[in-house]
Amino acid sequence: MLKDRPFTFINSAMSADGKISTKKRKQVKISGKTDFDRVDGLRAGSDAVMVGIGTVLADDPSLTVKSEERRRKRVESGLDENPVRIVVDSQARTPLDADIFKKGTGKRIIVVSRSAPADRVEALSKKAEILVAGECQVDLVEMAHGLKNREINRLMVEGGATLNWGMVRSGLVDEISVFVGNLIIGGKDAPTFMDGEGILEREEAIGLELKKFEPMDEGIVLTWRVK
Ligand SMILES: NC(=O)C1=CN([C@@H]2O[C@H](COP(=O)(O)OP(=O)(O)OC[C@H]3O[C@@H](n4cnc5c(N)ncnc54)[C@H](O)[C@@H]3O)[C@@H](O)[C@H]2O)C=CC1
Ligand SMILES: Nc1nc(O)c(N)c(N[C@@H]2O[C@H](COP(=O)(O)O)[C@@H](O)[C@H]2O)n1
Repeated sequence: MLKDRPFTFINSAMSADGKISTKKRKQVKISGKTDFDRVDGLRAGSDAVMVGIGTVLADDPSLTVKSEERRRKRVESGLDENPVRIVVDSQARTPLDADIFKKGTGKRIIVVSRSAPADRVEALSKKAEILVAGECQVDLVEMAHGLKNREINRLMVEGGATLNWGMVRSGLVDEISVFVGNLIIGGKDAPTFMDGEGILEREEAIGLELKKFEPMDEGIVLTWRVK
């Protein structure tokens, strides 16, 4: 249930076999042109876009809005060109030269735990706001309250596999959209849409309600409401 936290949705792109990158965690182009544009629209319509540190270290995404027209419209509405860019990073490992710092304008937030090395937190605090939540690992519920207090009302989560799971398992996700592409990646060690601990029994599964299916490029976008 939506309480003192942002409306939160996950968007991802996966292969037909549910993988989101290769077994070496190498980024794979799964979406086609139309889907990348859809994703850009979702970013532009969000207050913040969030990824896990695993995604920053693997892909070094900028998480910027790519369309000049959409950036202009945001500015005309009194917003920054880009949504707030957030990294969930328990031990403050985000590189100081990461693309989220180098590219685009707008606010950044690094979410760390109380056990993050003080020197790393100090260095990152010169580039981003630091939000502290949790002891050894970021407490996602505490984080969500902290984001709501910062007027983040609509949060887009862009992976990766571990953060996606953590967010849904913590009951923090309202909607999921996933582009399923026309390829098979394979490999038991390749990240899937949701990794993390998983469940042992059917009763523990997270229930979904299918809201929309939309053929796109050479694949399909599925949109689910999290029950
Ligand atoms: N195809 C797609 O749409 C996307 C694919 N990816 C792929 O996903 C892979 C990265 O995924 P992962 O390695 O799983 O990393 P991740 O991006 O999910 O980050 C996971 C890390 O976040 C940190 N974290 C802190 N507190 C946490 C909490 N409470 N719950 C969960 N995580 C917490 C931990 O250090 C954890 O290892 C890369 O290979 C990347 O290419 C990433 C984004 C989108
Ligand atoms: N939506 C989507 N489709 C794909 O095919 C992808 N490979 C990804 N990957 C993720 O997109 C992010 C890149 O962002 P920037 O272009 O650098 O702003 C990053 O998180 C990738 O893992 N996404």
